[in-house]
Amino acid sequence: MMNYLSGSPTEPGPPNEPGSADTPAVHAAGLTVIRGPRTVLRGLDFTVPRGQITGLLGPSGCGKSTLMRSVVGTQAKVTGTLDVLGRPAGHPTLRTRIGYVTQAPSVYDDLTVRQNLDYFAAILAPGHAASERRHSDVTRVIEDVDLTSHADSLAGNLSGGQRSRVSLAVALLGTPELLVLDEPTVGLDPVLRRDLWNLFHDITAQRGATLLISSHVMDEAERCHRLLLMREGEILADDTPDALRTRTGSETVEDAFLHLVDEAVAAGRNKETTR
Ligand SMILES: Nc1ncnc2c1ncn2[C@@H]1O[C@H](COP(=O)(O)OP(=O)(O)OP(=O)(O)O)[C@@H](O)[C@H]1O
Repeated sequence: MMNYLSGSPTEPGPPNEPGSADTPAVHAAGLTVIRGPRTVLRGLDFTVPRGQITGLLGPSGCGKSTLMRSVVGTQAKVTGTLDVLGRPAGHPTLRTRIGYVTQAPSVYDDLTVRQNLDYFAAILAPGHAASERRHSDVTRVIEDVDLTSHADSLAGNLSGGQRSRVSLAVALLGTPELLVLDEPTVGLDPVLRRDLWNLFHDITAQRGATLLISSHVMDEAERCHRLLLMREGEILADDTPDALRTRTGSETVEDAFLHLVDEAVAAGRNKETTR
């Protein structure tokens, strides 16, 4: 069903393009973001390694989407250091190297699935010469997200989960080096969730792409190579699921997260009482 094998392996960047395999996909130091009256991200330091799946987990409102928007360069009032694929976040050359899927599916409801993808493929690779490649890319990504049987349905007639998968297919079109996916499995049934996670692993294993995936469902943490656990605009842990469980003596990542929250709350209380 889902098949990412047909995507070409990631090639090293052009000679003058920084950020080949030796730099991390994302490097942040003192990353701070203000939204309205609130400091939403508070001086974060973290690294997202290349060629792996990093899960960004934490409760609703902790700042996951804001962090992702900062990485893809769409967030205002960002201070500190934030380098993505060896360039400052938001650099124009990153546009074709990053795929971003927001929580709100960005598809045209009055076009079919295939027409949506044809449209975005034409923006990425315009011109008659690229038409054959566009056609095979569109067919591949529709298959990747398991929408072949709905390829000729209007996007407006699809379910929420199906529309999300059209958005994901759009992001897969350009075979990006970094894929930033904001809660891609929300509202999907268990079978589709499993299939999508298998697809994510195929993308990293076969193309060496880096995935940064947010979720507030802790069981998805177990499927990631690394985790950034967030709470109230801060990073509680940046580690592998195994190391987190071992360090906290927990059976599951969810228990590890709760342990770290308790620790953070206790540390905050101690700070208050020693003032
Ligand atoms: N446009 C905005 N103006 C002011 N504050 C905002 C704005 N958008 C979000 N926030 C605040 O920033 C904080 C982080 O929001 P963000 O969307 O990054 O969280 P999240 O972890 O992605 O949440 P969810 O899992 O619910 O999507 C929240 O407290 C939210 O209220």
